[in-house]
Amino acid sequence: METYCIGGRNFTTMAAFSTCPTWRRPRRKRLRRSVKMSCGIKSELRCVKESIRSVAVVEEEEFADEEDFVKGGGSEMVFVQMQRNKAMDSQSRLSHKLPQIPIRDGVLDLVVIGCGPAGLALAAESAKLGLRVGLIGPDLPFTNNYGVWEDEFIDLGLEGCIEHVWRDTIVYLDDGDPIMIGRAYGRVSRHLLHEELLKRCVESGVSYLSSKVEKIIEAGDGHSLVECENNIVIPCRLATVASGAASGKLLQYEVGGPRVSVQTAYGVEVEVENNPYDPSLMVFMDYRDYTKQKVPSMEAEYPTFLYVMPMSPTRIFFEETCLASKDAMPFDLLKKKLMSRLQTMGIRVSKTYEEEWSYIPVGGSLPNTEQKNLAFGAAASMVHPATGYSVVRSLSEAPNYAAVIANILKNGQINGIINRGRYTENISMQAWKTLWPQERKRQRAFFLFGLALILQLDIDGIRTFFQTFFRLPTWMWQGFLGSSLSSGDLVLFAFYMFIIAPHHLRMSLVRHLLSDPTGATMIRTYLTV
Ligand SMILES: CC(C)=CCC/C(C)=C/C=C/C(C)=C/C=C/C(C)=C/C=C/C=C(C)/C=C/C=C(C)/C=C/C=C(\C)CCC=C(C)C
Repeated sequence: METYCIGGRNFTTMAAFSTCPTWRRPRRKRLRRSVKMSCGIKSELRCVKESIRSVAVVEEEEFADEEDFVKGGGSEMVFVQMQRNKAMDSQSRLSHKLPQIPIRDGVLDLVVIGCGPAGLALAAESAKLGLRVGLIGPDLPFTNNYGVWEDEFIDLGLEGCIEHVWRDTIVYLDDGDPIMIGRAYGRVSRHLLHEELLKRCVESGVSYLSSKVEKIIEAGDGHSLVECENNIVIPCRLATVASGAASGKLLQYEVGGPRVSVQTAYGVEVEVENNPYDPSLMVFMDYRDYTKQKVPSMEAEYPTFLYVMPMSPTRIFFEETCLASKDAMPFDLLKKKLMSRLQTMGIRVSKTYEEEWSYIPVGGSLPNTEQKNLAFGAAASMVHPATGYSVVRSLSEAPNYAAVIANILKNGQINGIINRGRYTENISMQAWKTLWPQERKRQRAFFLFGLALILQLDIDGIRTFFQTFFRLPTWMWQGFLGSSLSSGDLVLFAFYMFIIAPHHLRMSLVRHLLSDPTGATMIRTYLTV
């Protein structure tokens, strides 16, 4: 069976399509309509629309909402990923392993909306602390093969979910010597990760409802009512939205934040002849010029790199990736670029195993931290703006976030404040502050400033930029990618980069700081206590 998926790289799959001919027409039509609804971001979605034409078949209705697919609330987030030929059979159904949320049987402590890694991890950690937790979302398999630094996954106790490890990682920027990163990289098995997180949910007693959430409303008694399709209403003391970046309908985002940019990628796992890459090395970025033509073309507008995971000497996963662009790079262009790159390199594809298209919003606004409903994962803007990575951050922050939620609920703050009739404080504030303390906001302001800088660079600028970036002390660039540098460290990082950068990059850094609005925002955020 062929399966296509559209959903979030950052943990929430929103729709699945299979080769059941009966559903072909209606769903396809609905998809097209949903794309049309995003009038404000039409051009960004042209490429998605094109790809949707190639989606042959549809099985179920799984979108939280059609509009969610194309546009998410205040931050205008769009989140699409499509997969082809991916085997999903080895993943358990949530509904087969988890007990159903008891309907009309009291109030749950916490409802987690979204069944990607972030949602499952948070639900399991919260239930482990004794909360009555319900998980709601479509019962779909994970579709992404996440790439992670091995040490980060070992720290999470999830090394058993890594299916392939490369002892070292390499970066090619130009025809000069490549940069050896000196860090092992792993490919996470989507199946093993799904099974592990599901097992944690089973062991901690999470209950589950396979449904889509329409809205969350406040009941007068301080509880929230999670309204699902078919008029099912689940009362809870707190609701957390973890359904990916397109969760805008269920959440409010800060108004006037930075515009969302996009990371796009087209990937294939293939059997090849003439593989030039060393199978013991993971290629994090290959920015080498494969055409050597200086003819202006549309491709030149989008500096892209090749991300390569050699699974064996002949079975390789190639992904042509546009790190960030203001408008999405059309998927057909990405595909064309990948195919022509492989051809120029003399790589002959003899068999295609899997194909994926990914569209990841980066940057954008933070959630409004005054709201009672909480968020987690991509819905809470936890995607690293300058890299598009987020799975490690979500998985590592889940235990602490769960502990704060448990504290709020166990201290009875919600009911306490409301019962005494003085609803003066946002009871979720403590949880929001855990996720987005001022220190994190400063770091994010720096990343957004970095993202804006990358967006301005052409291919030569990008090469010089990363040449400098990877010459920083290891703890600095690793910390930058892993979001573990404090805001103070980031200032040091910026100065260090400035010192080792060639003259013209130094000038651009200073110019960017003085003239780009993200520079002023960053300085303001740094000065806010
Ligand atoms: C899985 C799926 C679904 C998909 C996939 C896709 C892909 C493949 C992806 C990939 C990705 C990647 C590889 C990424 C990477 C990234 C990176 C490396 C990044 C980095 C970045 C960096 C940055 C941003 C940096 C920044 C810097 C800065 C900002 C600096 C500054 C400085 C200054 C301002 C100076 C000043 C001084 C005076 C004034 C004296």
